[in-house]
Amino acid sequence: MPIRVLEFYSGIGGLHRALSQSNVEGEVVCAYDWDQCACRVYTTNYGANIVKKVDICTLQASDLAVHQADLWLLSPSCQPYTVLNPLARGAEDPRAKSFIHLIEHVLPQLVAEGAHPSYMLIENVAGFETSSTRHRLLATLESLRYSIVELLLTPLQFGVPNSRLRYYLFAKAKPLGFRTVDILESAPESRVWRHIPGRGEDWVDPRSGEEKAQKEQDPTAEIREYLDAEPDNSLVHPNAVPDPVLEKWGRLFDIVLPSARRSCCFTRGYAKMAERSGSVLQMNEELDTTTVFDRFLAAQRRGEKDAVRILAPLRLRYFSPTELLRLFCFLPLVTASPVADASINHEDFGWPTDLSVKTQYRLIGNSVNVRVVTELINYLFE
Ligand SMILES: C[S@@+](CC[C@H](N)C(=O)[O-])C[C@H]1O[C@@H](n2cnc3c(N)ncnc32)[C@H](O)[C@@H]1O
Repeated sequence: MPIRVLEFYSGIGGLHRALSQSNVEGEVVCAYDWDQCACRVYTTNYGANIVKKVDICTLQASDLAVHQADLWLLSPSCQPYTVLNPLARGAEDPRAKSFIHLIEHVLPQLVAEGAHPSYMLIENVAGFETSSTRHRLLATLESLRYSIVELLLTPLQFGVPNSRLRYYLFAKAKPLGFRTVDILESAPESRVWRHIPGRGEDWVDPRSGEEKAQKEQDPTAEIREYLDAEPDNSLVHPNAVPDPVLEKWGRLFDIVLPSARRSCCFTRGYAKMAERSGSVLQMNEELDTTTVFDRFLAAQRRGEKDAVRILAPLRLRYFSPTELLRLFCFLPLVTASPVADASINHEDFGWPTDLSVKTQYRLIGNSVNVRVVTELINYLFE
C-alpha cells in the first residue's frame, strides 16, 4: 500500500516530483500553497483536487488528521533566512509564522492524538541552520520524540552542474531512527554527503563543502547537455539579454559557457535582477569573456555611445525555463537515452498556456532540485 504524503508549501511540486522518482511508493494526498499561479501549475502537472490554495497559518490539526499521513514534505519560505535578504528576521519574520504554527501548534496536537506523521523532510535555504527558527524546530521535534538528521547539500555533489546549497532536515518518530550517521558517509563513493550534528557547533563552511564537492563529485555533465537546440544564428535569440540590461548590469553577471560544469544558484529573481540571481550563458565559446568586457568597459568610460555593441559577439543569453527545469532535474538531459537513463521518469512538465515566462522563472527559482530530494527520500526510507 502506498504511503500517504502531505506536501506543504508545494509551489510547482518539486517534492511531489522527487517522491514519484524515488524508490518509495507514495501518494501525495493533499498539497498546500497560497500562490494562485503555483497552484495552477501544480494542478496542470499532478491532477485536480490535490493542491489546496490556502494560507498554511489557517490549517488546524483536524484538517490534517483526516489524511492519516505517514510523511510530511515541507519547503517553507526561504526569505526569512536567506543571506540575500538584508532584512531577514528569522522566526520574527511574518513569513516564518505559518511554519512555526505548523510545528509548534499543529504537530503537538497531532502527536497527542496519535495522528502525527512518522516521517518528515524539511528543505530550506542555507542560512536556516543558524536561525532561531531552527532552534525552535529542533527543540519541538526532540520534545515530541523525533530522531533528527540535518544536512547541507548542493546538486554539484550529485553531478548536476548547478550550485544550490540547501539545508535538509529528516525526522522519524521514535522508535524509528536512523541506522547510523555513517550511512551518509558510506553512500556511493563518488558523492559527498555531509552530516552536520544537530547542535550547531560543527556546521561545515558551505563554501568549503562546495569546493570539496566539485573535486569529489560524480562526473558532472557539461551545461550544454541541458540546453535547447539553438535557433538559426541569424535570428536574435528569444532569451538574449537585452542591450539596456547589458549596458547597465552586464559587468555583474555570472557568465558561463556551454562547456562549463557549474552554474550559480537560480533564484526567483532570475532575468529580473542581474546579481546573484543565476548564471547567464555565453553561447560564443571562441571569445574570451574578460577581454571583451574590458574593451566594453573602456569604451563606456570613453563615453562611446554604442559601447554595448562590443558585447554582441559573445551572444549572451538567459537560460530558458525549460533549460532550468532540466538543471533542476524536473526533466531529463537532452542527451539522456531511455536505456542509459532508465532510472529517470521521463514524464513531461507543462505550464498553463497563459503563464508568463517571468512567472515561470519565479516559480522555478523558488523550487528544489528534484534529483537531490529524490536521493534524500530514498535515504529517509532506507
Ligand atoms: C520555497 S517555495 C517552495 C517551492 C516548492 N517546494 C516547489 O517545488 O516549487 C515556498 C512556497 O511556499 C508558499 N507559501 C509561503 N507562505 C505560505 C503560507 N503562509 N501559506 C501557503 N503557502 C505559503 C509560497 O507561495 C511558495 O510557493
